[in-house]
Amino acid sequence: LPPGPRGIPLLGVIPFMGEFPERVIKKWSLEKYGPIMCARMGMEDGVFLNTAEAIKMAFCDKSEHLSGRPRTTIFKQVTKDKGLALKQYGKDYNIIRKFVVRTLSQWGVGKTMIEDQIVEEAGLLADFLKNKTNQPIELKLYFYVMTSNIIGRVVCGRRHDFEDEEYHEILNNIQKMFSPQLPLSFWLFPRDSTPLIFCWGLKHLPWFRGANNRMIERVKKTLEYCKGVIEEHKKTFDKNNLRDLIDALLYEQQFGKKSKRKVLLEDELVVIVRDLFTAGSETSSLMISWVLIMLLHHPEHAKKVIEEIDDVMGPNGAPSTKHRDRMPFTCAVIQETFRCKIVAPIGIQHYAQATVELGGYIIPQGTMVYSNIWGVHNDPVAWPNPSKFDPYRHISKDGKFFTSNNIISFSTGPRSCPGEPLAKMEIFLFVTKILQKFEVKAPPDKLPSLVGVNCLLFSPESCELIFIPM
Ligand code: HEM
Repeated sequence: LPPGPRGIPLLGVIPFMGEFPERVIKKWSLEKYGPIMCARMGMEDGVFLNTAEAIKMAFCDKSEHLSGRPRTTIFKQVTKDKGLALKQYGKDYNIIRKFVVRTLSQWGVGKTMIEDQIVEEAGLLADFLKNKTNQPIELKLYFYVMTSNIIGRVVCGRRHDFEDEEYHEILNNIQKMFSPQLPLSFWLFPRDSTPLIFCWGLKHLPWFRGANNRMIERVKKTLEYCKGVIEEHKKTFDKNNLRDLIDALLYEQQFGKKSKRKVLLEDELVVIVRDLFTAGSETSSLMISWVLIMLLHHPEHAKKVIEEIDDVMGPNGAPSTKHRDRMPFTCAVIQETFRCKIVAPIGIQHYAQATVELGGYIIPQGTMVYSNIWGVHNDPVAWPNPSKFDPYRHISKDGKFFTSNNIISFSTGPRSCPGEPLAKMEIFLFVTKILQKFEVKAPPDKLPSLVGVNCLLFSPESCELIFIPM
């Protein structure tokens, strides 16, 4: 096994990890154990990968064996090995993944069609915000409706009004599945075999029982919403006019190849839809919030972004991804925010489906493998003075924006995020539209905090902003 701390009996290192386990692990990795290290999590060992090279070696070169998902109690409750995000790696997974990636691209991810829809949605948000002029607005909620509307349009041809309270309730449910009620370290527990007190054991203690039951209830409600949407689609399904991802899946179920028909069943469909909503809405909306918050803290950078928007898009031009080439500073600000504010600091856990050699160590079958994305983005060798927010890191001497192998917000390998092109497009188009149309300010003495809240996702604390039309 790779080297690493053992912690204390039963609990391992969990009590020493605090609210930001990824930061503690990176510190241990730098000070003592190296890029591939092991830490005792409860009663089992978890392997942590702390540099881009180590993560690529594991998730790309050894992907055949290191692309599984763990069988934790929480994962089983949430997914029952259906859908995409938490499904075990293998033949069935590959069929579902290929279907989702192909269908997303047919419906326009990375292409113009979805871009039009994002621009339309951004316009609707701008109209909505105009009616709220000078009022402080809770930032996260409306961005969340906006990004979930994009997924809604692609998956089921649906959008909801920004103030649709029933829909807020559904989003609230999804959000709370990942809420700070359960600290990140709770999610890191490996498996049921972690004895008695952990996972199943904890579930029987009153506080955890309450939290666990609430989570199951939320999972059920979200699945019911997805089932409802699918049932509606069935009634109006026309094989000659496929409208969205659900229609495409219904088509495959009835007319697809036998191998696909066997896998793309009803209960898979419900969880695929749920996975796309859960994985694809909050992540992007949090990043949009973080970009605006970083700019509020750095008015000198905000000024430059606004100048670029004025020069390239003008006051009324529709934002377009084609503008990205001429807006290097805006792209650099977004990339620097991706580097500094990592919405999925340890990605989603992987699991060794077979014993495998990695960087001179043996990773036994059944080991949890974590990509420390925060650790990569804060590596002092790759990023000198990593805590400094500095967009100029991503701009070459001749003024061009460039990407970096040491930014892996979407992970890497066959299990990496299939929504990367969509997310990048949304963030660029929404941020530029908002800054084109509004001066964004914090209420007096209420500059949003940069500390953030860590659970499965790293989000800004609740905060309000004022949008003043230009
Ligand atoms: C800022 C936005 C986003 C970030 C930072 C992000 C990040 C990630 C990360 C780190 C993973 C785990 C990859 C791994 O296990 O190695 C992941 C998985 C996933 N993401 Fe995203 N994501 C974002 C947006 C989206 C969007 C817009 C969609 C919807 C199309 C999406 C759908 C998914 C799905 C379905 C998975 C599971 C993939 C699998 O297990 O095969 N994500 N994402």
